[in-house]
Amino acid sequence: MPSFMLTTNVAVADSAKFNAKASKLMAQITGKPEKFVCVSVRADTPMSFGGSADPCGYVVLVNLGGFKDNKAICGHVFTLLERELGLAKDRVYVEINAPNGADYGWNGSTFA
Ligand SMILES: O=C1C=C2C[C@@H](C(=O)O)NC2=CC1=O
Repeated sequence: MPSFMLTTNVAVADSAKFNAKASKLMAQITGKPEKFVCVSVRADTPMSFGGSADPCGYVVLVNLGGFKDNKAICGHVFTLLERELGLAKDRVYVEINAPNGADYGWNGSTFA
């Protein structure tokens, strides 16, 4: 269940292309098959950051078992958001979550 959830106040011109890139990145950074990856994007959402409605975003990354190198993973995510959506690195928060299997549901049950 590697998951990438972005909320942003900018429009995503080609959401299929962006979602594909985010999905591949999640598979790469977790080492899990892309078939497990879930990507969701809420674009054009009224948001502010630092009291300003300039372009900004909030990303939640989730992976059962956690992530190996949070700093490196944040680097990849910030680069993706800057390149694809023009979001400045200082206008985005990235929240990293590593739930226990018992706290995460899939396929009619939980992972543990
Ligand atoms: O993220 C994960 C997703 C799955 C799916 C399931 C399976 O075996 O099909 N097991 C998983 C473990 C994961 O860590």
